[in-house]
Formats: sequence, C-alpha cells, structure tokens
Amino acid sequence: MAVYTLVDDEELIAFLATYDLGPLLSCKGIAEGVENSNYYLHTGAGSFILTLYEKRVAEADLPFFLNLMEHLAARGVTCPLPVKNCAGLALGRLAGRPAVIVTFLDGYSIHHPEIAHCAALGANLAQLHLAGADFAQRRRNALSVEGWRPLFSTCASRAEEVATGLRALVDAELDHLERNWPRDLPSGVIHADLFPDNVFFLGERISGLIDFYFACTDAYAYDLAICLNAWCFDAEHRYQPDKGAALLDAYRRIRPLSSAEIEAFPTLARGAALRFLLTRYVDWLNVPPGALVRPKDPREYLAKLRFHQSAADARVYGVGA
Ligand SMILES: Nc1ncnc2c1ncn2[C@@H]1O[C@H](COP(=O)(O)OP(=O)(O)O)[C@@H](O)[C@H]1O
Ligand SMILES: N[C@@H](CCOP(=O)(O)O)C(=O)O
Repeated sequence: MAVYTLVDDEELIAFLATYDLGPLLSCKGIAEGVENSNYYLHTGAGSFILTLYEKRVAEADLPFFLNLMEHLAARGVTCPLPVKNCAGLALGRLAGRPAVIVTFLDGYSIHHPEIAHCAALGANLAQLHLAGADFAQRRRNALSVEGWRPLFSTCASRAEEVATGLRALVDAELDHLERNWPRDLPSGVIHADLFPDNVFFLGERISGLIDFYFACTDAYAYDLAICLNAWCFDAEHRYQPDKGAALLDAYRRIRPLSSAEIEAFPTLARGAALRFLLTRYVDWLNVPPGALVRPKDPREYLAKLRFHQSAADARVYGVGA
C-alpha cells in the first residue's frame, strides 16, 4: 500500500472546505502505487482521488503535470482532471505536502496483459504522443541516461545484497548506454511510466490513463520501449514476441516509427530496463520507516535487461529489415 503521509480528519475536512465538493463522506488509503500517497475520497459531489506528492515529485513540476492532464483531456485522452478549489487553484497543501484532488476514472488495471491489451495500449500510446505534440511546456527527464549513474551511486555499495554481480553489471551497462544513447530522435511529451497499473480497461477497451507524475519531454520511442518492458514479458520475465509485435504494430499504425527510431530501439529497451531496475533497487533498499508500501522487485528488471542485452538488433522486437 502506498501511503507515506497520514492525513488527520480535521485537517482533511478543513482542506475540503476550500473546495465546492460538499461534505466529506469517506477517505481511504489506496492499496496500489509506490510513489505518492493516494486516497479514495468520497464527498457530497461524488468520487475523487486525493494525492499527496512524495519524494520523487518536485513541487515545481506539478504545474507541468496538472496542465498536461488538462491539455490531454481536451484532446480526447481519458485521464484524471485536476479539481480546482474555490480560489480557482488545483494545487493545495495538506499534512505538510503538496496535494491535489483529481477526478475518479472508472475501469480496472490488467495484471496479466494479453495480446489484445498490448495492441490497445500501442494505439493509445501513439494517440497520447500525438495529443501532447502541441503542449507548450517542457520538462527534462531527470530519470534519463544522465540521471542513472548518480542514482546508482547513492547505494551502489549494497548491490550484492540484491543480486550477485549486480554492481559490475550496472557499471558496465551505464558505460555502454552513456556511449550509445541516441540523442536526436523525435521527441515530445511522454508518459514515461505507462505500466499496466496505470492503464484502466473496461473489457479490451482502454477507459483511462493515470499517473502522469513521471511525464516529461523525451523521445517517443523511449516511451514505447518502457511499455514493451512493462507489458510484453511473462510472469517468469521471458519476452513475449507476439505481445511485443501487437504493441509495436498498433503504435506504428497511428504514429509510424522512423528508421532512426527502429535502429535505436534495442538501446532504448536496454535503457528503459535499467531505469526501472535502478529506481526499484534504490526503493528496495530505502523503505521509509512506517510507510505502507510494498516495494517492487528490482530483479524483474535485471532479467529484462539481460534479455535486451542479448538482442542483436530491432528484428528481435519484430521491427526493422
Ligand atoms: N484518477 C483515478 N481514478 C481511479 N483510481 C485512481 C486514480 N488515480 C489513482 N487511482 C488508484 O490509485 C492507485 C495508485 O495511483 P498511482 O497514481 O499509480 O500512484 P503512485 O503515484 O503512487 O504511482 C492506482 O493504481 C489506482 O488504483
Ligand atoms: N512503475 C514503476 C514504479 C512506479 O509505479 P507507480 O505506477 O506506482 O507510480 C515500477 O514498476 O517500477
């Protein structure tokens, strides 16, 4: 469960009084998520999500995320909308943290995506990229290649506690990716964390996308590589070529990939695997005392990284000549 910050009833009632949402009916901590504290909020006006932003979300970035959700929603992407308080502000403060109320989306996340889910995701990801293309704000991806070595160095000495040989493997991978990371690929707003738990379905149709708090300006194909890692492996972390092909084909039907994007894809897939290996590794070793959270296993992404390291070229993923 991800609740790092507990909210006192009186404080919550006072916070809610600054909105036109009627009285508080209930507020419950949410059992999913790892980054922020989230609560289901029921008020006289209906169902909402209350989010208190934690360590990885810089307060200065919140206007980017909130404006982005409004921008995408206005272009047909179903995503949460920030609710404004009586002063017209979406961003408030609660329990000492920046806090926002967003609209509640119907749907459920799929724990074991099938081919049809991967295809639906590919199409939605391409639509998201197109819908964000005219978003005027920019946000550097702090968790791209320049950020990985400093992140690892915060606890590199403990790598052997997680997996034998991990330190040497990550050091070598960082060397490789820093030398080979593609720089001039088509870029724009990417979600950067579109894992199955952040995509809601009703049947095989996507009903909404959530959790835009890693969104940033980066290569579109990198977002696709993140999705490939998160959606196209089985429970034993073996790559599923049919799911990968469904994801990539559906994406390319809406936003074709350039030859540079295809050529870079294996490197992007390696980088995406390393990025989630590293954040999971750091979180695994640093669970805050008293936090209600189940950290995610970094070794899942070690296995995925090893798979990508063995990929000779993009044909492994069903693209390229
Ligand atoms: N707008 C929303 N509508 C419905 N449920 C939501 C919404 N936002 C978040 N949730 C629920 O809260 C959980 C955690 O949200 P998420 O944004 O993934 O947290 P975190 O910021 O910690 O990653 C989600 O898995 C989902 O169950
Ligand atoms: N998707 C990341 C962790 C962040 O997940 P969130 O959806 O809870 O923000 C991972 O799986 O490592």
